[in-house]
Amino acid sequence: MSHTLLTETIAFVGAGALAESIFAGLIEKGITAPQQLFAVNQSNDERLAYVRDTYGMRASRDPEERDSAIREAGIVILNMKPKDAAAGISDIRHLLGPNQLIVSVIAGLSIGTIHHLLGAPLPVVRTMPNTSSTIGLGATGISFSEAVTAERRATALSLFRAIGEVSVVEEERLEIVTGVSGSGPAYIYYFMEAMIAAGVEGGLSEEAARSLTVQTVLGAAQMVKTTNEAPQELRRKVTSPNGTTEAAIKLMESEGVADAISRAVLRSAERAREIGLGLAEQSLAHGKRV
Ligand SMILES: NC(=O)C1=CN([C@@H]2O[C@H](COP(=O)(O)OP(=O)(O)OC[C@H]3O[C@@H](n4cnc5c(N)ncnc54)[C@H](O)[C@@H]3O)[C@@H](O)[C@H]2O)C=CC1
Ligand SMILES: O=C(O)[C@@H]1CCC=N1
Repeated sequence: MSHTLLTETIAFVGAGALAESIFAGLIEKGITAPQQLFAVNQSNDERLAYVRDTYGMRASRDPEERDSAIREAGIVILNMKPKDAAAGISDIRHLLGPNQLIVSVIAGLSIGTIHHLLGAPLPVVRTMPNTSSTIGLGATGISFSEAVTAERRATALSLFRAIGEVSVVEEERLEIVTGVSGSGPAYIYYFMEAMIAAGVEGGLSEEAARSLTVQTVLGAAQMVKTTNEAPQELRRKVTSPNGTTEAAIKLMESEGVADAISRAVLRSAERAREIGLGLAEQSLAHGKRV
């Protein structure tokens, strides 16, 4: 699939795991030249050296360089942990203006709280991506503040579409997006860890257990996508009456696995809301009311 090339510069405020998933994906897809990208973090210079050496991006904590990179960026992506968001946004708000697109990936942080911290209702794109963006297979939920024009919405969509699939949702749905796809890769890894461990317990080599598990997860996801059949229907085709799969699924049902997965997704969403409320309270100590 061809993608729109982004011509503007992007400043990443926070250069951790999720930021890397995004900039690695953008560079890998050729959407931006590495020199269009700038990253800053809180204290880890080694990490910034890694970012420069690995991706050829600009990355620096030098205050002058940071300030001019953020001020001149067309898009500023906020990638701090929630606990660092209030201080981090207050710290850079004097560098931001209405012609920039401010993108947040921070779990729970509402557009209202961002506006409060900025002291002005600037154009804000609130997103919930996931780490699979690294290989262009991310899943991102996205919503926009009122000030984001149709043209800037298109810019934000092409940025995240370059690194995966995007669902535009109402802002209050971003918490459940967090529960499903933001945290989601970790649930699948957890499931895979357990499958590999069971394979090894049953006598397979680690390598064989890993390779069989990986291909099974990849194949199953691709089957749902390619055939467009409901997961229940695909599951039915694997499940012979009184056979092995039925025995396994019955055990999962009696252990309440589906219910636990559902509760886990909802718990993640609830945790995102808790984080958001904490941030809204914290923001009262920072920023001006808008
Ligand atoms: N890791 C994931 O799978 C996902 C994470 N998120 C969100 O992404 C955000 C970042 O998460 P991770 O990348 O996992 O965290 P991380 O801990 O790997 O990275 C956070 C980065 O923010 C930097 N930072 C902190 N305060 C700063 C400040 N004042 N100025 C500049 N940089 C500052 C840190 O130095 C670090 O580089 C979180 O808010 C999280 O909710 C969203 C979706 C998925
Ligand atoms: O665990 C977290 O809080 C972040 C948000 C979604 C994925 N990781």
